[in-house]
Formats: sequence, C-alpha cells, structure tokens
Amino acid sequence: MSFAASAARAYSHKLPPSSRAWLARQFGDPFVKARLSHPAHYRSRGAFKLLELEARFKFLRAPDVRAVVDLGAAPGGWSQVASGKLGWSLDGQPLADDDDPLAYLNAGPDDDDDAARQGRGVIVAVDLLPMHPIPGVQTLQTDFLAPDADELVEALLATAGGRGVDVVLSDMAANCTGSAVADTEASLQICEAVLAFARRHLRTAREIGRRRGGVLVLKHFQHPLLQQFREEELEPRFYSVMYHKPQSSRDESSEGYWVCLGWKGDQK
Ligand SMILES: C[S@@+](CC[C@H](N)C(=O)[O-])C[C@H]1O[C@@H](n2cnc3c(N)ncnc32)[C@H](O)[C@@H]1O
Repeated sequence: MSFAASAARAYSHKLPPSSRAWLARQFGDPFVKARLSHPAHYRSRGAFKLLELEARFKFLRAPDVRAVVDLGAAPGGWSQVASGKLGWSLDGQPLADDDDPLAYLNAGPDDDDDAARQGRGVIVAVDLLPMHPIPGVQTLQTDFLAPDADELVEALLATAGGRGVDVVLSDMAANCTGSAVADTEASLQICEAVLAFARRHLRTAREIGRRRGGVLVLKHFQHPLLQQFREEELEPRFYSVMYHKPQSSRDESSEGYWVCLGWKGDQK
C-alpha cells in the first residue's frame, strides 16, 4: 500500500462521512489501483476507458491512422493511450488481453523502458487547461470552440502531413453549474459542437480506403434528445455507430460513449 493510502486509512476516522465514502470508493476501485501501479503511469483513471473502447472497436491500431485529435485532453490519459497506439511510447501497449482491461496486472514487468520511440503521425491534444508533454503529442491550450481553434489545430496537424484527421476523440464534459437542467443541456451542446468539428476535419472512409476509417469517439451524458441526435445526426453520417459503457466508467455516472466508424463525408 502506498504511503498516501496508509496515511488516509489511518486518519479516515477524523474525516466527515462524505470524505470517508469517497476514500472507501477510491481504495476499493480496481481502476484507481490499476492507474497507480500501471507501468505507463496514466494521468487519469479515464485512460482505461479509452483502452477498453479501443480494444473493442480497434480504431487506433491501423497503420494508416496518423492524425488524432483529442478534444478535452487534460490531464492527458487518453493522449497517453493514443501515443502508445501510434507507437510513440509503450503507454497503450500493456493491454495483453483485449477482453480484460486489467490483464496487465498479472503480467510481468515490461522488458523495454519508455525511452523516446519514433511513432507515426501526430496526436493534437486540445484543452482549456495546460498539459505536461507526452511523446508524439502536440498540446494546444485553448477552447476548442474559439474562432481560431481550427486554424491552430491544422497548423499542428501539418507536422503529420496536414491531410486531415483520422480519429477525433472527445471525453469532454462541461463544467458543472449545479443546475441539472443547464448541465444536461450543455452536455448535448458539446456533442453537437464536437460533431461539427469532426465534420470539418475528419478524412472520409473513402479517402482512407477503409470502411471503418474516419472515426469519432464521443462521450455523452443522459439527455432526452440523445437518441434523436444519434439517429438524425450520427447514423446517417457514419457506416456504424456503436454505444458502449466501459467497465471503468462508474455505474453511478450517466456517461456513455458512441464509437462512430466510417465517416461518409458531409452528406445526409
Ligand atoms: C474528463 S476531462 C478529460 C480527461 C482525459 N480524457 C484524460 O483521460 O486525461 C474533460 C476535459 O475537457 C476539458 N474541456 C471542457 N470544455 C472544453 C472546451 N470547450 N475546450 C477545450 N477543453 C474543454 C476540461 O478542461 C477537462 O480537462
């Protein structure tokens, strides 16, 4: 057990019940343990969500995937996974068994260190918050809705040939306002804005030469119009749209992910 964990246990009786409940949840959570002990030193527990989504739908591993945009990327867990999948680091690699996101816990130590490797392409990580560097990742601290955001993203993509984006990832969540109505509304607005971003940047399946090429991974929260958004905005534009809630997404969270494969281009 880490020093922080033993200290928290020793003093937990002095904490208010809500903090004790939070600590109990943290220490009982296999994905928190996994994050702390993982050789990739993931910056977020959320990294396991992308590992699970990728293991299931395999949208980052194709050798033609060379340009990834990670919207709402800080602190960087998803970008670390993308960096690994594009060969810039070992971060995405230890998932030996695709069906078991915690499989590496039983695996031996890595026989290679995380020294700089030559990966393929680029990952552009956009967030309002700053991010520490990750191999293969160009970070952009800005609001992705800012008028100059597209231009800035494109300038960074130019380092990978500037031929458009193969995968758009969005794990974005609006800041909670405390109003359930406003927060619910904001969650759908983010989905709409991310789809608009994808429409401006994604390479089509035809350009890529693969039916599952041109991918959007989109986090969403419960909203009365979600199904309509999926049917009217996503399904006509992609060859397939799948819903998945990773094991690592907490049961009490209403979040879920759409993995949209095969961007058809801007036609309805
Ligand atoms: C759940 S966190 C992402 C965690 C990340 N996937 C990881 O694994 O480390 C959501 C992020 O979205 C960012 N965000 C929210 N709205 C944004 C916006 N309009 N533009 C850029 N980033 C935004 C927040 O700052 C926050 O860091």
